[in-house]
Amino acid sequence: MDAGWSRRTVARAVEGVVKRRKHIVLVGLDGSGKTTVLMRLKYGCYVATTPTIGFNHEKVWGGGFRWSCWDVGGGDRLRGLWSSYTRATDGIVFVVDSAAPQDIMEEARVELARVIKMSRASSFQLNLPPPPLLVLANFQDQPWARSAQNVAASLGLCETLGSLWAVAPICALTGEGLDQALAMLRTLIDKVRADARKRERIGRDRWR
Ligand SMILES: Nc1nc2c(ncn2[C@@H]2O[C@H](COP(=O)(O)OP(=O)(O)OP(=O)(O)O)[C@@H](O)[C@H]2O)c(=O)[nH]1
Ligand SMILES: [Mg+2]
Repeated sequence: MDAGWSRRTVARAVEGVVKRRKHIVLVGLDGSGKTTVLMRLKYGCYVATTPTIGFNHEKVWGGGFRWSCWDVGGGDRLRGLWSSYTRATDGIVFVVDSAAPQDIMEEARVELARVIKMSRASSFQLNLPPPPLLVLANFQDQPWARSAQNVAASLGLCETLGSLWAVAPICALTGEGLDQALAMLRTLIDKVRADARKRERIGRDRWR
């Protein structure tokens, strides 16, 4: 086989893998702005929403990358469905109303802890690394909105979570911060993959 051709083929295959559309899931309490985020990514403008009964799915661009994006309703009767969407996903996006009262933040903290626990359990079963978590601290247009650091503290996020995570301040009404947030998520997804490959290599070398 011609060495030049084979290098080109390999390069194309690698490019295809790198450019592959990543699968992400938007979860979070009802009214936190998940569908508004999805619509803004899809249409580049504000679209009025109604509460999601079930889910929405769109292929979108954001932060310079392609995404296959699932938005699952956050009403309390729908939260049981979240785990079927977060199973084997590339990234979990938890959307929060940063301007919500403390009791709603506490409810979000409990639901997020459940999402992380279920996701870690299914990743373990599937022998996959746990997907990274991006928290979108939405409603930043509200004067009393919590900062990203404050949202992280309210949700109990800490270094020992066991999954890579980040919090990004956004406003889904205007789209401010969304591109930076998705670029950040892509960095986390790539890091999870790179770490997993490194662990695999170390494991293989140990058995040689
Ligand atoms: N002021 C403000 N309003 C927002 C923002 N994001 C969303 N909203 C509004 O919040 C309301 C709820 O938004 P949705 O996107 O429907 O919320 P959701 O998370 O999809 O809710 P469910 O489908 O019930 O889970 C809508 O009236 C949005 O216009 C924001 O950043 N700022
Ligand atoms: Mg919705």
